Amino acid sequence: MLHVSKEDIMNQFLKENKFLLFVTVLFTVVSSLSYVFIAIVLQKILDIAVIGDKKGFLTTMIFSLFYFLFIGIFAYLQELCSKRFICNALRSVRTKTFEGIERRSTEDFEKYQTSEYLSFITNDVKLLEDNYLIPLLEILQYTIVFIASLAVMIYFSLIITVCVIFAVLLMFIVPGVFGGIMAKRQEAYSEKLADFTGHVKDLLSGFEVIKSYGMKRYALSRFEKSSIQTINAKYSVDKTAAANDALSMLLAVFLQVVVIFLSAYFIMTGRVTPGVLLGMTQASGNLANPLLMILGSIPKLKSVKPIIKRLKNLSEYQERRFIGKTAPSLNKKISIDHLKFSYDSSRNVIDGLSLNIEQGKKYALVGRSGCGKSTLIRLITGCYSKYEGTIRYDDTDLGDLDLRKITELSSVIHQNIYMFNESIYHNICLHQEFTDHQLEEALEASGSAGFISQMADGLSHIAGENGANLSGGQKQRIAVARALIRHKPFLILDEGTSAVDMQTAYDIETRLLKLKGLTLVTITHNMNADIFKMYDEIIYMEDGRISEQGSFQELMEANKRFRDFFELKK
Ligand SMILES: Nc1ncnc2c1ncn2[C@@H]1O[C@H](COP(=O)(O)OP(=O)(O)OP(=O)(O)O)[C@@H](O)[C@H]1O
Repeated sequence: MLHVSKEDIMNQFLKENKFLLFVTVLFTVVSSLSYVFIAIVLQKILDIAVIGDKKGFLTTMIFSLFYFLFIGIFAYLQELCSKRFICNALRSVRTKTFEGIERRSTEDFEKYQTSEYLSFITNDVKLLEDNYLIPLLEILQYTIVFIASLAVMIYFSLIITVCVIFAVLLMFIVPGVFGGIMAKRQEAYSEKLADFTGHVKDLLSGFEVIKSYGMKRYALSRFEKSSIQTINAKYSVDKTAAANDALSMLLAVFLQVVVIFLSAYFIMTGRVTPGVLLGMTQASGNLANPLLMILGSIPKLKSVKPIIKRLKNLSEYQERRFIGKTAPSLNKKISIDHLKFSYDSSRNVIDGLSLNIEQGKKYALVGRSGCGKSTLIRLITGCYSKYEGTIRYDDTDLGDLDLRKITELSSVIHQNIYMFNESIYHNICLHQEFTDHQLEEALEASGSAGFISQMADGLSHIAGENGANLSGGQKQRIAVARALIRHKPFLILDEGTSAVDMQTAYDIETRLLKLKGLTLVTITHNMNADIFKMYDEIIYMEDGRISEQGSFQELMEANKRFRDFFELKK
């Protein structure tokens, strides 16, 4: 039988939907019982017909009409409740899984690709419906039908029932044989589905590259390859299910044959009436078919166990680090001491770096591509927890801080800005309330006001999927406005002006550099002496360390590594 830990998401859901569960079970019981008792009605009709009782025949006919109406109504009510129950369960599992995914820390989020998350929320939840929820309700229904049919058969003839039970026992070997195999194959299928979603997402996202570089054949062959692998994995599950169903069906037919021959023999010996044969055949069908369904469903329940486990892990995710209660402050400085970090333990991307970022000062962080600038920023903002050395906000260690509060203190503007497929207004405000004055200020300071006023629909202009309706520069200016409107004291531009022209970059950075009290770190590849001169300090990074630090003038006069880098890049 299925063993699922008590805390799993399905059990939680069952607790939350007790009433609906009760009503579903109630209608299932009434509907199943009424269905089983058709056997007695059939037995009565045949026996009345055999003895030629016309009055009895008429009464039974009228009773049967009402009886069948009753069966129909309850079958409908049962279906209705079951469907509601499944819908509620799917909604609950989806929401809890999504909430869990949203709770993940950046480093844990990066363990899966977005396409895999997509697959968990869509494909896995569908598998849960088909292989757990529907079979679970079927098992409930068919167990009642099975027990009631057994009772009806005992009522007809104890001796035939005892013989039938031996045949029934044979049928129990089926789930044991197929359950384990199906579980493994179902998990493999789920993994292939996630892979397939990943390939499709990648190919659709790369639509423009595929078009302009004539990669249609490659795209089609990659799609086909993954599609075939997914279909093969599905077929592998289906093959086991087919063997399971065929063996169960064979045993069910054997069961009915046993019933018919035994009943016929007892009619000959005068122990039962012909009506009993009819009733017995009907009842044993209600015994065999439900058992068939139950035996077919148990392997399905087992097969979905790894998927339930994964959804449970996703939905119950709890951050293990950065769960301190202290809110960070930035009144003095962020101090970094002997920081070491590696993504894959093969090489330290940050290699013993020490740095002080003082409140209110403006820093330009420069260095060759891949020297670790973005990684450093991600470490400072609490994206990764597995580092050596210390990072302190004023006097508090990053590990003792409440991570959510760090995001309240700082904004990072990345090179690749994400735009929601909503209006520019919502992409700036992100569904928070700001006054018109705050909005205007942010639009001006970011240089967005100009291009927005030229758009026919202004702030209502829809950004498109990931900002497809906007230029790179427009997206960056919106991202700057998004950060500035929140007046956070610590702003990081991770190549946040790389998509705008020199003049606009100059304008945006000049505005930011003038903001008193704002601590600013700008990662830039833009070697502009006029802009560099406005920064308090240039931090020059090489191979995960800081090799030079000082004002632009100081570093140029020192005539060392930064100067070489600057002259070369210029
Ligand atoms: N998520 C990741 N997993 C594994 N390695 C990574 C990851 N992100 C970055 N790296 C590697 O770490 C090194 C530093 O990358 P990082 O992005 O910090 O450099 P950078 O100085 O910001 O580069 P650029 O100026 O090109 O943006 C690079 O060698 C990069 O390949």
